[in-house]
Amino acid sequence: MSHLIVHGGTPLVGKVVPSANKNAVLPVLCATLLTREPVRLRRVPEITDVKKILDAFRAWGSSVQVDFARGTLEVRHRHTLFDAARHRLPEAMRSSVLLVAPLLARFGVARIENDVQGCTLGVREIDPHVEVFERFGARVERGDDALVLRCDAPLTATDHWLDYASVTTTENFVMCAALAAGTSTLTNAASEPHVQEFCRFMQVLGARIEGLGTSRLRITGVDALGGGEFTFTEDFHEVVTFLALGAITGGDVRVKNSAPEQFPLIDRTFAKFGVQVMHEDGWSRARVDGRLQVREPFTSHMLQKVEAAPWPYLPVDLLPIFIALGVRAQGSMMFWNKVYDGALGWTSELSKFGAHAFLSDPHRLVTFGGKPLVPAEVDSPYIIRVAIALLMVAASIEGRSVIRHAAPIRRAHPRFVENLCQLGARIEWSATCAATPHAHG
Ligand SMILES: CC(=O)N[C@H]1[C@@H](OP(=O)(O)OP(=O)(O)OC[C@H]2O[C@@H](n3ccc(=O)[nH]c3=O)[C@H](O)[C@@H]2O)O[C@H](CO)[C@@H](O)[C@@H]1O
Ligand SMILES: C=C(OP(=O)(O)O)C(=O)O
Repeated sequence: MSHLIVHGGTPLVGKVVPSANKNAVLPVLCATLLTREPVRLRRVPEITDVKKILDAFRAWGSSVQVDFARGTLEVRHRHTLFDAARHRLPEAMRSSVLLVAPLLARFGVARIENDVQGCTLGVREIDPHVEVFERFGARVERGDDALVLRCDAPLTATDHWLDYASVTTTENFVMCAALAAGTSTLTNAASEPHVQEFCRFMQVLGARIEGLGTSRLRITGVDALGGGEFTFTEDFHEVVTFLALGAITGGDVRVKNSAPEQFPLIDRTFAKFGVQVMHEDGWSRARVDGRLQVREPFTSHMLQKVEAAPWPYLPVDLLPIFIALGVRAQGSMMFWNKVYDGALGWTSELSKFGAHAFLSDPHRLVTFGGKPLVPAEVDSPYIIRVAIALLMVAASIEGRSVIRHAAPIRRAHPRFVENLCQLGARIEWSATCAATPHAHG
């Protein structure tokens, strides 16, 4: 069931409670390996990346009790054993690399599998990770199917300045430093909302972290981390996605959002397309006056633009969502992905809908929006938010479209299609692209 059949043209209306952020949940899951005490997590999403990590835990002898219907997980790594010659880490997901720090800290050995790429966005380096592990005392061996890292002595504190504010490298640094003897500092640390949420979880376990949310983190190692309980907050990616789906279909969607303080730049980005976002009483809502329209800049001879880069810029993972709005909004918009060199190639698929988008270089795309669009069959790359962006465009067009290979959505968004159907969408998963007699409605 990897294709999405979309009968578009229905305005989405209603309320939706987003799930937790995959990019917060996965580092938290990996960090549970740092303690032998029980950890209880709430609002754990039923997504494929989570299931892969839990399968690995079970294979290593950890106790895992998960109830996805209630969103609860109790995990305990008391009798866990990891053998680098026998055990593999999950593949085709980036967060696999987040298992390395806790495995090194606990067992003195870990692997980085050859395929830890995750979404196919271009180069996704492992060198910054390896540098961090080496700084903490690990040595690296190249194998055929993986790098093997070993540490003969306990990790020792270090100071490090990253080449760039890498999300998962920052999380690996924090996990290494949490139990390393002494005080470690990381400069040019990432500060995305999910990095902050992860650091708050580490504090619940007893980690001593200062500078949370800034680009310099100071971590003082402790002898042992304890157990604890933690409840995940709403995923800002889902908040933005549901608001944008409401706007692009001409509907009215309200989305639960406990952290509107993270949204000023996101709100201003929506406003560039003529979408007003309001936050009230823990809920967010998007309103379009008239039609989607690119707001003209005051600077002459300049295209209106959306720039995405490490936080506190607009997150790159949101760019496809705004590109979908750009295709629909009257006027021209330049999208600038300052992080990835291979994240925009998929935009040629947009022409199948009749959309006009011009890829000026690997980092910049211009949409000439507001053209009449037709339903189409399109192929999604292995990029979660691109499958969603293609679905957004399809949902805004009257008629039957197919998004082939949309399964990556399941890596991050539980009950995604069910949520959309509750808002009035007519969308269903299908194993084939053939016409179905009855679309889910
Ligand atoms: C599991 C997880 O949390 N995944 C997220 C994490 O991946 P991840 O932690 O892999 O992303 P990084 O922050 O390391 O950046 C990804 C790649 O972008 C390039 N790069 C990045 C920044 C920069 O200033 N210069 C540069 O060259 C590098 O090739 C790097 O490998 O952060 C990415 C960037 O927000 C998100 O897309 C991913 O969803
Ligand atoms: C790129 C993403 O995930 P990953 O880093 O796991 O591939 C994403 O969540 O949009």
